Amino acid sequence: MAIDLRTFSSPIARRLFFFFFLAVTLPVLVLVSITFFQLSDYMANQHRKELQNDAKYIGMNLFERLQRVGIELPRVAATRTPQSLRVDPVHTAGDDVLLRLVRGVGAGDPVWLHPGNADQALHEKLYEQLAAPDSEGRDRPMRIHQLGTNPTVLFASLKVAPDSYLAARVHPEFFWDPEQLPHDKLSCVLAGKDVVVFCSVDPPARFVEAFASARADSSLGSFEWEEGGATMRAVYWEVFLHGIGMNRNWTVVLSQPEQQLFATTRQFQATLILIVLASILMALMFSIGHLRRVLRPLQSLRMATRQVADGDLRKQVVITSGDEFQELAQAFNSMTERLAGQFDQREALMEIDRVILSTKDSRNVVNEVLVQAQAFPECDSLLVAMQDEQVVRLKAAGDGSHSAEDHQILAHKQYAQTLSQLGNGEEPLVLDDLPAWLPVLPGTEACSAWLLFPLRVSGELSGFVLLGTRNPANATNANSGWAVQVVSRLSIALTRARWQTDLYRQAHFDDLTGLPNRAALKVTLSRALERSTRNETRVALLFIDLDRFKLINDSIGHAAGDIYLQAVAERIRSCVRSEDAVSRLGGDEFTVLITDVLPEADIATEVMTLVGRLLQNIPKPVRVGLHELRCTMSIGVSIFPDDGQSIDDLMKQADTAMYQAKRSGGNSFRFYAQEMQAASQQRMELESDMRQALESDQFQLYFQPQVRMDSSHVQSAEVLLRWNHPERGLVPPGVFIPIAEESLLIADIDAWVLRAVCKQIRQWLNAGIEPVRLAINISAAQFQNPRFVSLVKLSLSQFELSADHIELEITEGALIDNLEHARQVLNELGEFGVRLAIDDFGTGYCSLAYLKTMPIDKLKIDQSFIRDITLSARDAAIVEVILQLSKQLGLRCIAEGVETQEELDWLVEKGCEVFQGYFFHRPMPLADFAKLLSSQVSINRV
Ligand SMILES: Nc1nc2c(ncn2[C@@H]2O[C@H](COP(=O)(O)O[C@H]3[C@@H](O)[C@H](n4cnc5c(=O)[nH]c(N)nc54)O[C@@H]3COP(=O)(O)O)[C@@H](O)[C@H]2O)c(=O)[nH]1
Repeated sequence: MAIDLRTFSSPIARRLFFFFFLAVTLPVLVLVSITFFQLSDYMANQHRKELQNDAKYIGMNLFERLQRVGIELPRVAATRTPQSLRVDPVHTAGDDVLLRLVRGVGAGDPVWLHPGNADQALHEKLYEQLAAPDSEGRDRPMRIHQLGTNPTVLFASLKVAPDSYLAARVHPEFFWDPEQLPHDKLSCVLAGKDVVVFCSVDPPARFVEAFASARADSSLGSFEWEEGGATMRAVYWEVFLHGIGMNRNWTVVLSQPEQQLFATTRQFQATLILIVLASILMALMFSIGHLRRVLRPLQSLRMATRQVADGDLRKQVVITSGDEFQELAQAFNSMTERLAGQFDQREALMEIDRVILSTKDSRNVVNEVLVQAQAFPECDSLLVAMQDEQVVRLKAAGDGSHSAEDHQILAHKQYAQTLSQLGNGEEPLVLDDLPAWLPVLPGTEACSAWLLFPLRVSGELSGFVLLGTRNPANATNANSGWAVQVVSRLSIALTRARWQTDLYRQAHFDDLTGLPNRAALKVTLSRALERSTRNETRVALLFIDLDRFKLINDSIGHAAGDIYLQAVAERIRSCVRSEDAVSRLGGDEFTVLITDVLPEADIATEVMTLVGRLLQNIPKPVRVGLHELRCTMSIGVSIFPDDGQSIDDLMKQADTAMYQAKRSGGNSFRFYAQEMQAASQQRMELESDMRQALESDQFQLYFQPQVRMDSSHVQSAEVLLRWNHPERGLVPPGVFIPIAEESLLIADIDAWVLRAVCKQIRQWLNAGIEPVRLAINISAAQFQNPRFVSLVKLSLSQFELSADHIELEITEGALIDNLEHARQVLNELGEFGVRLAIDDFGTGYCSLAYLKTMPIDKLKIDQSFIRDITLSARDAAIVEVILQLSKQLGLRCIAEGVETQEELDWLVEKGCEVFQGYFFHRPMPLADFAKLLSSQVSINRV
């Protein structure tokens, strides 16, 4: 089996391998090690014992032979005579013992019983030994004599008589039988420590030395010695020979090379090592094999998981191991399959979301839903029906999307019936049968369950979604899952589309009249200018503003004003051609855009024709409730490209021209002219300067006395503001007050006047001048100011004045703008003691009812009535009525603008008592008025 090292690139594989390998090899190693050492030891001991046994065996054999010699010698000595020995000197003791007997007969006269003289020298040496006493000093009957070196010639001797010995030469083989000696060992017999009796080969000197030094007291032992670099092991065994009458013990020594001695052990060790190596190799192979079996599926799963992580949810893992890995792979496959399904569905939902966000057309969303529905396995048929379009679209299983236009439009009746089925419920209805009204399309007939979802737009039931599925069990899945989300997305998209439509309508159309608004006009104008530039045509912009429309609002109320504006819008529309664009900019301002006027056409004539129609029709009365309302209008016209190049220029110029028409008295029109620009410019400059004026005290108070006829004294005065402009000089209020009112600066101006008046009164009081009551004009803007009452109170208290030092003049318009607020403000002021006068009385659309409910002190008859009092019976009648009215209501009355004696006489005759006008005094600066006050003897307060 080849070892694939790539296996070890896996950390798990490395870990598993390590533990597995360790688990297998460690016990083997331990076991083998123990066995190795124990068996080696055991075998070494065995070898040693074997050697010792060999030595013992040899020793025992030797002992037994010597014993036999010791038995035989006395027996021969007893049974044989020297003569018989002389005849037959050889005695053979059985097969094993061969004795050659000699007899020594007295010292110096040995008689050799052995024939022949071959060993004469040897015999002489023997005789010497026989004659010599025993080295141990004992007199033993039998002795062994060792003569010569190896091989030593041995004699056994027995003293049979004084100086008479029986000696027998022992045949070497009797002792050292080659058959019995081990061939593979060095076998020696040593007498004492260093006398070699016998050796199987010539013993090395080192062997004898080693034995001599190792020889211990014990009879059995071992030692080592070196021979030619090899270690030799040796054992010895001492044979006790004293017992058999010998003078010394012999020691049998057996020696063998260590390598030879332990050859079996080494062989065993090598086998063990081989076994260990084989086990390791097998462990290695089995581990790797097993690891590969484990890792291969793991690797497949890992790769598949990576691919899934990279987004490939279609990845399937094939593992056929039949174990848990196979189960895991199956679980993995079903998980990825489910995930892929869910992702498909999510993508489909996201795609729907994308379309929802990118399109304004709800039809696109419906189409996308029908396309994406194919991603949902439970969806075999999908139908979307919407109320606003009455368009039914179907998705049929298997063959894509079908437009209902291709098949069948759902009849209104069927549609309504289906909606009524849904009622107000939020939950879908589960239908078992194919709805009767559903057109049969490919796929629909196969469906066996249907889910009917309500489709709500801005909370209203506006359609439905019908989902068909072949498997009824799927209906539950769809109901709890994607279908609900799809329907809710559809609902959100449709709601959003409706909101956008509404928003667009709100942003581009005027709520009241339904006409395009300023933003829409700009778009239309921009396109018209582009076209005009391209085609070299011309464009006319008419700016229409109703004259004194505010009076309608102020007097009859905003509701009536709104109805009137709607009527005006309709009339303007009826006056223009279909290609002309009418817009309402806000309030009472309208525009008409005449586009694509060819160069050869007379644009001025075209404009004037239209203007003529407008001026003729718009002022016609409009009935609103009990009232007949009418307004003239002022029209300003600018022409592109003659007057301006941009939208803003054109609109500004038309506005300027309209303003000029209005200044000229209204009910007229003006074409824009360069000079108008200057006037408009001046107006803007004045507005800007006025802001400066407030901060740098350019305003001055003028005073116009109000006198009583009976006393002819100044009894009060109206405070009139003058603007001392650093460059323009004295600017009359008739010029700057309207601009201040338009820019809402008027509230600040009024506040300034109020404070300045109070300050002035305080100064007069401090100077000992008794002031008259001063009437202060309060604009509608100031009157609406929520802090107005506290401003009045604060101004008075700041200068420690009582409320009856001042009087506030308020126009009818300011009151009627918000009657409830007016009532509350006037009550608060009245309770505080401030007197209130209605300025310009008779000019507004006044119901007069407020006179009863509000704390009004004085009516100020407008000078426009006084001016023609002696000429116009109508004006005279109005003044008379006002005088009677005030009398009956217990209100004081003042006639303003009295310029002639005739006017004064007429008024006096009609019962008017207080007057203001040039006939008495013109408005005068502070110094003059102070002088006038000082000259008065007394001042009567009204
Ligand atoms: N909110 C404020 N409005 C103010 C203030 N000061 C003035 N005004 C308003 O400005 C309008 C013009 O005022 P003015 O030019 O001062 O004209 C006043 C009188 O001078 C004028 N008048 C008075 N007697 C006669 C006369 O016999 N003949 C004649 N031709 N004109 C006359 O009438 C104006 C006063 O009108 P009214 O206020 O309606 O009493 C004017 O509307 C002022 O209200 C201010 O501080 N705040």
